[in-house]
Order: sequence, then C-alpha cells, then structure tokens
Amino acid sequence: MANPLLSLRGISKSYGQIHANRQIDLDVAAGSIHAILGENGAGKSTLMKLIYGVEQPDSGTVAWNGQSLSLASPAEARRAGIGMVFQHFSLFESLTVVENIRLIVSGKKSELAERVRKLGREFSLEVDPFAHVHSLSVGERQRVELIRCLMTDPKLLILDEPTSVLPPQAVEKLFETLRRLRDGGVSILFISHKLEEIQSLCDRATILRGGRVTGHVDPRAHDAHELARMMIGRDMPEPMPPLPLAEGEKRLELIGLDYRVDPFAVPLSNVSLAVRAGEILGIAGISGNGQSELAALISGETVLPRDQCEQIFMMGRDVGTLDAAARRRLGFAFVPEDRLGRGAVPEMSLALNSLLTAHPLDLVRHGLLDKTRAKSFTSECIRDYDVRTPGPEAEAGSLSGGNLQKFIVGREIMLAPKLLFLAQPTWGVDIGAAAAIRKRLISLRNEGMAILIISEELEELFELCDFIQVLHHGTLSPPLVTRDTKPEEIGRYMIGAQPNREKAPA
Ligand SMILES: Nc1ncnc2c1ncn2[C@@H]1O[C@H](COP(=O)(O)OP(=O)(O)OP(=O)(O)O)[C@@H](O)[C@H]1O
Repeated sequence: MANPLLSLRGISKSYGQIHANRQIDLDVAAGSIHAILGENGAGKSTLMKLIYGVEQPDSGTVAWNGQSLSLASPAEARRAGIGMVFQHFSLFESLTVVENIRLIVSGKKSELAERVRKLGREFSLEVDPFAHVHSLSVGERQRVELIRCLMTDPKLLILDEPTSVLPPQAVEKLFETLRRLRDGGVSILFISHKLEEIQSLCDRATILRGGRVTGHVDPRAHDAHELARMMIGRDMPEPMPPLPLAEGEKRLELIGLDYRVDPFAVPLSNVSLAVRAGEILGIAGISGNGQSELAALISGETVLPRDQCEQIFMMGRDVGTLDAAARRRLGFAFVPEDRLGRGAVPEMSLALNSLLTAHPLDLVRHGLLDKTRAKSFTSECIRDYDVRTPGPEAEAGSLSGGNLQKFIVGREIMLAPKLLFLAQPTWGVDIGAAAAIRKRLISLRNEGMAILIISEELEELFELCDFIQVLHHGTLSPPLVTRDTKPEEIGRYMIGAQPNREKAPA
C-alpha cells in the first residue's frame, strides 16, 4: 500500500493473563473505509482504544503519515486528526448535548448549537442541542457522539459498532455520510458484526481472532458465509424452526396504557398489546419513539400511580403499581438495552452480578450469600452462553461488550421465567453467538415461554417473532402476523402510516 495514513507494527496489549492484542500489523490507506472483523472478545475495541490513545500498547510502533507517533491520550489523538465514537458512550448524562460537545470542541453555546443542527440536517443525525443526555435514547446518544466527533474535523474516524442501535433507514443514511467523508479524504475504521454492511461499505477488512490478525481481505471478494467462517472459525448454527402457535394464556397484557414518564420523555398513548405463552411478540420502531419509556413501565422501573389501574397485567395480575422486584417474583425476567447501566454493575464480579437478579434461586440463604452456588450458577451461564472470560470472578466491566451481553441474556433465561422481556437482545453480539441466542429463544418459545422483544433490527424481529407491533411517537400499531407481513409494511408504520391489517382478536 502506497503511503498508508496509519501504520501499526507489532502492537501487543495484555490485561493480566489476557492477551487482548498480539503482534498486530495493520495499514489503513488514506481515503478508505476499513473494516475490523472478529467475534466477541477478539480484540477489536482494544485495538481501537490503542489507536485513539485511551490505552497504551505494551509493545509495537505506530506511524501516522509515515512519521512515528506516540498516542499518549485521546486529546493527542484528536490533535493528530483521529476521532472515535465508542460502543459504550462517553457522554455526561446530567449535561445537555451542547455542554457535552463543549467538553471537546471550543466555541459559544449558541454557535455550537447551530453547528449541531446543521450537521444534523446534513447527515440525518437530528438531535435537540439543548436536550439533557439522560433524556435521550441510546440511538440519540449515538448521534450526539457522532456529531461531536465530526465537529473535530478528523482525518481518521473510528466507529465501534455504530449501526447496532440505528434503524435501517438511518444505517443507509449513515453509510452515505461515511462514503461522502471518505470521498472527501477521511479514512474510516469501522467495526461491525453485520457482514452485509461491511460488504456494502468497506474497501478493506482485517480479521482478528483471539487477539491476532488472521487475514487482510477485500470483503467484496468473499461471500458472507466465507467471512463468517474466517471470523468465528466454524459454521453458523442452523436456525430453529418454530412450532405452530400454541394459543396459550396471556402472560402480559397492556390495555390502553397512557403515561408520560417525565416531561422530557415520549408520552405513551393508548398502548395495547398481549403476549401469550408460547409466542414471541416483537416491537419494532426507530429508537426515541417511546421504547425506553415502554420498557421502564413493563419492567417496573417506572410504576403507575395508584389511581391508574387495570392497564398492565402480568400472569393475570394487575401489576401497574408493583415494583420491579415484585414483578420478577411473579415469573418475569428482563434484559435491558443498557447493559452497563442497568443490566450489570461493571465494578462487580460476574458472580455478584448473577445475584442481582438470580438471588431467588437459592443463591442467598438466611440473608447470607451462598458463594458456592453463586459461582456454579455463573459458571453454568458462562459455559452455556459461550461467555469468553476467565471465570465467575472476572469483573463485569472487563468483558468485551458482546460477551457481557451474552452473560446478561443467559442469566435472565436461566431464571426460567414465564415471561421474558428483552430489549435489543443481540446488541453487539457476534453473528455466531447471536444465531445461538435466537435459536435458544425460539426453543424457549416452543416450550411455552412468553417472550417480548424490543429491537431495531428488523431482520432479527422477522426471524424470531410470531407477531410484530410498531412503536411510533408513543403509539403502537396493531399486531401484524409476521409471516404475512413484508418489511416495507413495517417500515411504513415506523414513519407513522395508518394501520390496515390486524391480528385476529385475542
Ligand atoms: N479493561 C480490561 N480489563 C481486563 N480485560 C479486558 C479489558 N478490556 C478488554 N479486556 C479483554 O480483552 C479481550 C478483548 O476485548 P475487546 O473488548 O477488545 O474485544 P472485542 O473484539 O471488541 O469484542 P466485542 O465484539 O464483544 O466488543 C477480551 O477477552 C476482554 O475481556
């Protein structure tokens, strides 16, 4: 490659016994979009953090435009012209969008707000510059990160799984933006688990496995199957065929639910749905349309006022005023979309994280923690859900994003709930593990579990769900029978089209 923009030679990084990166060589050409591929824990995020100066390599060299460069901090990386959008966002929740931007980009608030609006319009990354970050959905937070990064005018932009929280239309828009940036001379390092995306967007791909480079390829010269094999080193699990619908009893029912969680939140209006034993209902929609508000009301994180009754039923009981723990006691389990904030405590071991929700399974006895049981529960979860980690004592925060997600999904399924609710179940999970999780969900459905899924990935909903409802501006479409529905139809509801088909009355 003639004069690469960025050149890494022999880069290694270990965390204790774990060799996250081993002897990595990588050249990124100027004006190219370069994919980094690999299964969960392969070392992709670590490598990107080394390039952005968040972490320091144990050995190896970095050259930037042919000159040797030491990246001691993100500020230095930004000065050189390197920008990064993280998988787990780095925004301060109590500040507004524009205040967060000012931490990195200098300027008056009003000018910065104007630039945010302009970039938002230009790149379809609309966000209110004066909104508080805590009131934004995951998708909206990502927009803020991306805008903030673009405002530093980078020559190399690192995107760690940028599409995992975007709806399909926004992914295409983002790709147009990235292609435009590339054509303007910006290089992009792009991490994604979605092979079709990599093939549609990227000129080059570097594959990592177990911290080592296993190949540099042109992603368009290989089909998705070959790329998957190179990445995960084996064939994908076969999908699980769903059995005919069982018409079981209703395990979750919302009846005309009206609620506004707080003044910044999307108000939910007249939301009705039902999930029966032995079926999977999916909720599609673009993030920011009320998904987090709905999730909080179903999980019990938000409880209804006492005078608002008969709107949320679980296992036949009116649970609107019950807290999360009381709902869990009825046989409800929940995987939240925010795995580090709500799903797990990063500073605690996996074994202690198991206790957060699995304590009713005799992990605590007479008020005392039963360490042996907590460990064996956690080891079982690690084994059955292929969580790549040294063991139950590892801190949750040390796991790669996808591995932590596998752990949380596994922990909740192991509770054997009657009703399982998952928000973005395979977010950041590699394709092999995502296929395994989907297979598991379908087999649980076949065994009679009632499952509710919120996902922005239409393909995932089409693969898993018996019915799909679409959330738009806090209102829910009628249930659509998945096998009789086309993705475009869901797309119409996503932008607020009128209902024209309904599930047979429950
Ligand atoms: N701060 C840390 N402390 C201990 N181990 C870590 C730390 N950060 C990463 N690791 C380990 O390094 C390995 C590589 O992790 P990394 O996050 O780079 O993987 P990844 O390829 O980005 O995975 P994913 O697709 O799940 O995001 C993993 O085994 C992970 O557990």
